[in-house]
Amino acid sequence: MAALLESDCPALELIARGKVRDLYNVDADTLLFVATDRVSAFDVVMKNGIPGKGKILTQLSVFWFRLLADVMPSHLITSNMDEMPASVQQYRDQLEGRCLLVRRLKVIQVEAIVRGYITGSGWAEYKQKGTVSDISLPAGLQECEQLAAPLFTPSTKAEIGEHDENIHPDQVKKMIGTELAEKLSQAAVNLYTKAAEYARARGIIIADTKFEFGLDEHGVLTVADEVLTPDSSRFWPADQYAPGRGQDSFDKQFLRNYLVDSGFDKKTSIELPDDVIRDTLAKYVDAYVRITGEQPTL
Ligand SMILES: CCOC(=O)Cn1cc(-c2ncnc(N)c2C#N)cn1
Repeated sequence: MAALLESDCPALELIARGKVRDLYNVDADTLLFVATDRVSAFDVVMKNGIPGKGKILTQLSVFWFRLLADVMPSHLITSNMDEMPASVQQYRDQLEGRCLLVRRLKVIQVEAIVRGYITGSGWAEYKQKGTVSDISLPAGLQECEQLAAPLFTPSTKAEIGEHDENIHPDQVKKMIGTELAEKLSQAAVNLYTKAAEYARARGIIIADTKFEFGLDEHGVLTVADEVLTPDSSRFWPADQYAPGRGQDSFDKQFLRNYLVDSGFDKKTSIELPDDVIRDTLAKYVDAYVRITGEQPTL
């Protein structure tokens, strides 16, 4: 249960709290990302978590940061507790395997979404206007159809509890300048393309993903946050894929089916039964093993 406590590191200043991850100040140059075992569905965080989820998704992010290091630099310093400062090591028992020491960046306030398939809010906009993020797409696309090429479809970073708003890539140019915007969109597409091809060959479709970027102390564009986890991306089982309908989630379908079957109101957090927790954990392990070829450390 330790991974669900209010603050895992009381001596460190909590500076950001997401649905399932927390971010702490460590010193002038570094921050600590802590992945909890919390799980959310339909934008609601459940009352109990998935024991081990935080460790698995942290290790998956580390795998992708290393695989994609030739595409661009990341903010990752280490996930190895022995390499972390004493202020973090004091929490070794709770945090081992589910925290990342990262470089402090000047974060670019854009959700850098890349879509390989049209689904979710992109499909909703396409049905209404034939566009995604105001980018015109060919007529006649089916739900969940693969796009001709991965598409950079940015959104704003909404306040907690609000929904991100899809914006046209030109809006990003107005926000951060054309040169940086073009570098950022190309970097996002390059990262997604390499990861999606790698995962597809191992039975997982990464339909879309959200990257965050920042500038380091030398002004170098750097990939931040977590990358290419089932929390930041849509993972679909490739062997069940078919365009023209919604796809099962690789990792959350047991959870979603249980919630729908139990009349979930999509507002009130509930307690998950043991079998849903067990089956959901197994899917996170399955995704990790397929992608990395190794068992996660739990
Ligand atoms: C817990 C969820 O909160 C966030 O990820 C949002 N966030 C990220 C930063 C950040 N700030 C400086 N340097 C970084 N490397 C990062 C990163 N990543 C701040 N808020």
